[in-house]
Amino acid sequence: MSQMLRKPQLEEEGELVVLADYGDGSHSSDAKPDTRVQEGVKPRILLVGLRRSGKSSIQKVVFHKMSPKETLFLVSMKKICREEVSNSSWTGALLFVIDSQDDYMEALARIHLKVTRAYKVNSDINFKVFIHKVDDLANDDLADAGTVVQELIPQLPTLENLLNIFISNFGIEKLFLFDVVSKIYIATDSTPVDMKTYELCCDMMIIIKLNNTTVLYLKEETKFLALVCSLIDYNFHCFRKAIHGVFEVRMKVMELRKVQNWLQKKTGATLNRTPRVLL
Ligand SMILES: Nc1nc2c(ncn2[C@@H]2O[C@H](COP(=O)(O)OP(=O)(O)OP(=O)(O)O)[C@@H](O)[C@H]2O)c(=O)[nH]1
Repeated sequence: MSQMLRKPQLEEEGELVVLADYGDGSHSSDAKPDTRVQEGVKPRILLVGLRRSGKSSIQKVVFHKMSPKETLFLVSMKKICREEVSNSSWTGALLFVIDSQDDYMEALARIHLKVTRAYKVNSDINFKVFIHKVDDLANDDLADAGTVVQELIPQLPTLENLLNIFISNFGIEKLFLFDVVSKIYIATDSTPVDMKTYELCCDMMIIIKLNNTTVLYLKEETKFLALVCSLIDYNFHCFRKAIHGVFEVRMKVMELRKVQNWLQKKTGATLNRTPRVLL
């Protein structure tokens, strides 16, 4: 049973709940999750920061494809998206946003308070601090957001394994698994990530399907030059199937847990062995 904690004053602090999307292509939302699957599968991130620190900007750029330049014109949220700390035991990460152009002492005091409270409720929660408004670092923000989301994905080791197998078999230098909408990479192989390669991959714009077996990758090199290469789609097809498999298992496990919880509530008994369910 989680403990009830008093909420700080609205004027002092804003909070924004973000469901980090990956895998199913749908958009994120700052509202409460409306389906059981969303609740269980999507990592839930609570964005916290002082007024005007940049919470909405990060959410819009990372999860709603807004251009970083447009965030300069965002208006302050009238209605604050509130989330009692006592209900946040299922929040995966608490992400603090600090405005680099503002006095950070007040923000640090707030972080201290929040960490103490949240840790009491959920000791497994991940804490991250983003320094915002360091202009021209939009891609860094994306890469950093990627690492936050990755830490919340239980299938990460399996995905990394798949990527490692793929690059070693096909002599590929670096491989990222991207969320297409946000351009966050949710997994990569175990070779070190270098920002230039990441940015290059983000710029990979067009993939044209020629026929059932070949796809054409087009990469704009300069204003006038483009790198084009043709690849056998079959290998990617197998790889894609394996990745889908990883996420499907997770969905089924979540459904199974819901059924178990429901049964426990209904019968008042604890199941002392796992029911035999085909995954
Ligand atoms: N220099 C700079 N300013 C930014 C950037 N992003 C946002 N801003 C400015 O910061 C203001 C606040 O950004 P928001 O994202 O709305 O901040 P917030 O924390 O969601 O604000 P509240 O809703 O009031 O809590 C914006 O209106 C912009 O003027 C950025 O990348 N660089």
